[in-house]
Amino acid sequence: MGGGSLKKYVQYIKPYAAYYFTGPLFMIVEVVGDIMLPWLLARIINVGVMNHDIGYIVRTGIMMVIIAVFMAVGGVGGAFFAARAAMNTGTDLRMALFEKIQKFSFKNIDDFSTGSLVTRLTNDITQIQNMIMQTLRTCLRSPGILIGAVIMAFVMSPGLAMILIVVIPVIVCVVAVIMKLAFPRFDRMQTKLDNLNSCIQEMLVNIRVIKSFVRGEYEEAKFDSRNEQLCESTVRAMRTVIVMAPAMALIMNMAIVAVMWKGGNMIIAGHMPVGNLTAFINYMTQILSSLTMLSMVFLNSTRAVASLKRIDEVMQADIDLTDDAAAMKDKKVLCGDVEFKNVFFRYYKNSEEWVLDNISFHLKSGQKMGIIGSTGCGKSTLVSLIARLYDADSGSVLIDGTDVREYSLKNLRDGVGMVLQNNVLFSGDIADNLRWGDADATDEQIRQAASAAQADEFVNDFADGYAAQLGQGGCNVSGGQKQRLCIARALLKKPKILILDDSTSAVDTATERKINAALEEQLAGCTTITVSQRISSIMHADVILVMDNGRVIDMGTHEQLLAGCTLYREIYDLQTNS
Ligand SMILES: Nc1ncnc2c1ncn2[C@@H]1O[C@H](COP(=O)(O)OP(=O)(O)OP(=O)(O)O)[C@@H](O)[C@H]1O
Repeated sequence: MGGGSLKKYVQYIKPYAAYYFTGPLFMIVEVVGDIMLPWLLARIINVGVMNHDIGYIVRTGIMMVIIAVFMAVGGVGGAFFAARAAMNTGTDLRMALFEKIQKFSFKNIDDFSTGSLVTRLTNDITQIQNMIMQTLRTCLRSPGILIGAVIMAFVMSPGLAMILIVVIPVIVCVVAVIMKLAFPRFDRMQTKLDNLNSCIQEMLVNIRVIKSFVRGEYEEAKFDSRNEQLCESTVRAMRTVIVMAPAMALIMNMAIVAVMWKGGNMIIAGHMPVGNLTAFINYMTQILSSLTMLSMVFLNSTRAVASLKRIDEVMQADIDLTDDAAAMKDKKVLCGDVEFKNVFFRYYKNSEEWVLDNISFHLKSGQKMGIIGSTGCGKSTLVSLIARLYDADSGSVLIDGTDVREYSLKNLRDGVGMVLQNNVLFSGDIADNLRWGDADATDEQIRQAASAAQADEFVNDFADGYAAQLGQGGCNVSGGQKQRLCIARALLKKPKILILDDSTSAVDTATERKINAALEEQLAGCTTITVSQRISSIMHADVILVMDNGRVIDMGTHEQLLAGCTLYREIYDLQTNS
């Protein structure tokens, strides 16, 4: 990550600049105290003890207690403001990341995988928050103590301080080597965490399928392997970190031994008072702890930089489906006229086969169209292009004569109601779920829409009716009930174009007929596109598209197709046993 790309993250710091300044300022109190205490101790020994001056010892002792109290206040204040700065910046950054992901196209989401996005939104942001907090607490304190202690060490004894000139560069080199080793290891650790999160997510979302196929053991083995991989990579990363503290302690302890030996000789020779050696050793310990703290900050920043890099990847991702270039952002879908002109589409841009191969048709406002064809022939893909869930690779999709790319995504999708094959509901009550279609819908409107979708009856069977709580993904209603609630939700939107993609597959034929009759009544003037494997679901449409292998092989009314389209005739014969 270059400096340029880091610059844009300053905006998440700016609103909390006061916390960023106040936190380290409080820590200065601690620095001053840390530097003063060993000096005062030296004074107690050199003046108070040597001269048997109890009064001096008590006065200096009281001063040391007062300094310690100030230090405690400074420490608490510093920690408080550092925490505020870190938490607020992290929260804003997480929000910005979430907003960016909300704008992602399906392809963008597929590129990152949901598990990885979850890790980036949670663990990676936490790493950055920890780094900010630690940095603010130590950015003035550790260098302050380091500089102050080195100066005081020279004041106490320039001769002994020469040992520091050798020791400090050695420590800096050790830290640099450890950091260089640690960075790629932390990067790999986060990737392993991604893999584990993806596995957990897939397993929890599909727990019912796993149980019904008795795949528990397989999933357990998969989880175990990824968990082990994460453990291994964490241990590898931590191994580099844990050598840091002992290595530093070893170097500094050797230095202290050298100081004791040289200092002892100096005291015996009468070149230095005893108190100065005590203070010098205190300052050496401070130098050790500030260097350890600084190196831990550097190490954690290595981890946070790896996380920031991963967050930046999401922030920088090109969203391949936007309405930035839309020329008619204010235009709304008013009539519901749908036209496909020589549309070609494929999911993988390097694949040779088209998923949609030269599709052309014109559906006038208010007409009903049915789409039928073998599984995987491209029916769902075709309808997803109408609401711009994907963009055509060539050719154009027109609504009311205007290319869908010229509408704002909001206006376009407001005009198109979709009941997808795998539509889901959300946790919350039934009424709230239906209000996704129209946030201002009255209870009566909700009931009417549910009634048209043949959902009113079973909703009223729940003890709480429309206030009944749905589980995550609508897990506590049956497949057919879920489909009917999804249709009601789409109806409340009062769309100009309604797409029903196999949305009554789990509903019995008699109920489906009632739904169709109610839709006829409620959606007069609305263009309807019904995708289905069942001829009975689409036979009354004004026009039926027969698809095979990404192409429209025939088009016409039920009677025309029965007479002229072999594939349609075959499906009809199979389904009616005639
Ligand atoms: N998100 C995706 N990424 C890659 N390929 C996809 C994706 N969705 C569908 N496909 C592929 O595109 C082709 C058309 O799929 P589509 O879902 O449009 O078929 P369909 O006719 O609606 O099938 P069905 O009747 O089974 O629902 C299939 O070969 C499918 O594997």
